[in-house]
Amino acid sequence: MREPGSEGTGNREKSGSGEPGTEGTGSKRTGGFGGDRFALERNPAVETGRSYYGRMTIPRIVYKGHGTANDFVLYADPEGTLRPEESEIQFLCDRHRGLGADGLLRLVPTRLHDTIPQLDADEAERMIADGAEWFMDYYNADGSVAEMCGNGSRVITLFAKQLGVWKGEDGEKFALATRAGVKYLDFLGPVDGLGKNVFHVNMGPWKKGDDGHYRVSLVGVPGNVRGTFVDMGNPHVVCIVDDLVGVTRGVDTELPGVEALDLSRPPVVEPPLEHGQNVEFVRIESLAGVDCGRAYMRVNERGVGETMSCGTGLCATGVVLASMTGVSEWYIRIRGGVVRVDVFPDRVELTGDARIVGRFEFLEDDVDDATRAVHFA
Ligand SMILES: N[C@@H](CCC[C@H](N)C(=O)O)C(=O)O
Repeated sequence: MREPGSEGTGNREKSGSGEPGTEGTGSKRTGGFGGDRFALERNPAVETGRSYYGRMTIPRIVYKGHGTANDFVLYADPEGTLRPEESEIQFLCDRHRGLGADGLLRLVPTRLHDTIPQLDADEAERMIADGAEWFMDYYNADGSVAEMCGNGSRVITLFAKQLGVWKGEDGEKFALATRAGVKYLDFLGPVDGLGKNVFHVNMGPWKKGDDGHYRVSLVGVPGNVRGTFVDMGNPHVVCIVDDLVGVTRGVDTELPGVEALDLSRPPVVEPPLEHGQNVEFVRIESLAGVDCGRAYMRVNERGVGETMSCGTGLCATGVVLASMTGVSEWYIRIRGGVVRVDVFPDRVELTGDARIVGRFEFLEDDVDDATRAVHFA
């Protein structure tokens, strides 16, 4: 394993919401840590044993990355000793006291499932059997666990590529274990209009609830809009707010346009969903051809707030748009860029950019003070 951003090869060893009434759908082995001892010893982010701080479980060195500006703190934990606590996640993601991010991504071997919250051991073994040796342990900025993160899957795969645990050459796919099953990723490189480190992700099956079953409103804003539930492994309610081309059966809303919405507070969804939800607000902008549509989306994420992008939310939006229009290929603009979503009867595919932007070393005293501030504020 080598440090992200460093050159060199090194020898690598192989190592070993649902909602009632929904409809929808139902490898390769990669290299592991262990062979590249030089990089492993040199990189405190993956130092074995305890973390740098007596009472903390996060590493001293972490990385920052984003997928269309949905940003993450991330680190590798090859020995499963750096499982973050809720207050540590809140600290890392705090944009004022910490590093700042929408969420935390921990890359951990799937076989260490006893260090991974909310992952069933049998499910972990099934994913290993499917070739997914590495698990994306994702947390929202508030410290809550979520089942899946679409943008995070691209960012953590780029990280795995830079660490050298996956080569991504000759069409080799990366099998990434997640709480929502194995996701398979391909590295496409630069793609016009999408970015320079573009990944294609098979996001797997989707389930859609009854059209417009939910009423969604915003605190302090008169009116509401109809929303449709989509399960992408995590829960979404998709609201079509504008239809500039009149391809839908009509948009039932009293809200202002997508750009004017205040998404700083969680939308109110009626009837409420048991585990909460991410809410997407969408404008259909054009149908460039019979097979391709364009839309604009904003999102308020469960456990985070408004984000610049949400991969699972983009897939959920694609599912609703495809169902309303019959068009299955969508370029969807969000505040953080553009992604492509392809909807099939049995799966959704997401194509978009990923970046690792830096390496961050905490100063011990500052980390200690900052987490204490979060603890007792
Ligand atoms: N930003 C993510 C979704 C992260 C999880 C979500 N906030 C939840 O709680 O379900 C994405 O890119 O999919």
